[in-house]
Amino acid sequence: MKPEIETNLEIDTKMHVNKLFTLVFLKKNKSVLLGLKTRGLGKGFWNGFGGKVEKNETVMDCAKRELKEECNLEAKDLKQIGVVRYDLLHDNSSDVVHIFTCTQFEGVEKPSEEMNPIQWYKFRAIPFTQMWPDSPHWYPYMLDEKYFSARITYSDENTIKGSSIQVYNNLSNVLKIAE
Ligand SMILES: Nc1[nH]c(=O)nc2c1ncn2[C@H]1C[C@H](O)[C@@H](COP(=O)(O)OP(=O)(O)OP(=O)(O)O)O1
Repeated sequence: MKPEIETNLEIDTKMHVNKLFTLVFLKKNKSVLLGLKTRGLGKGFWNGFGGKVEKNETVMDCAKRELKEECNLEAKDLKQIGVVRYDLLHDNSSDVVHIFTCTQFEGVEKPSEEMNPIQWYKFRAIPFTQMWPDSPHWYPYMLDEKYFSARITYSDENTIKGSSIQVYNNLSNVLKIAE
């Protein structure tokens, strides 16, 4: 399937991938569960649940672990749907975030030290003004369950210099951007 290109990035930096993260989005009745991050990277922004992939852990294991730690829920049908690669020019490094969705989960949702409060948001009412500036670029694909890869270039912590999004019909091409 031919990828859809949203914007073309002229620069193709070969920056070293510095950190590997996960992000999980639970879905129910056209709503998604988000948490307000209380500390560290992305403090003060609403986001899905996730964190750094630890040594000897798969991205899937990390996704499950962080979900449990941050909102007390156990994922039953995690689906790897996308990858977002951030090229951080100000830091001369790249971060990669593996994106998962999930519709079957068990437990009682609870805020945590890192994500508080947590709240279900209708797909049409996502609080983009209180989120990472890149969120509106790729959330529509995630909400729509499209396999996608996104490459976002930040020239400083708050400024997006360019973005490119590609949509695929399976996961294998998505993962190439994370290599
Ligand atoms: N530009 C960006 N846009 C976005 O939507 N999410 C981002 C992002 N950059 C990083 N993230 C996500 C990835 C990850 O889920 C989270 C940051 O994770 P943390 O640094 O909080 O990791 P940990 O939970 O492992 O940290 P600690 O337990 O505080 O060491 O933010």
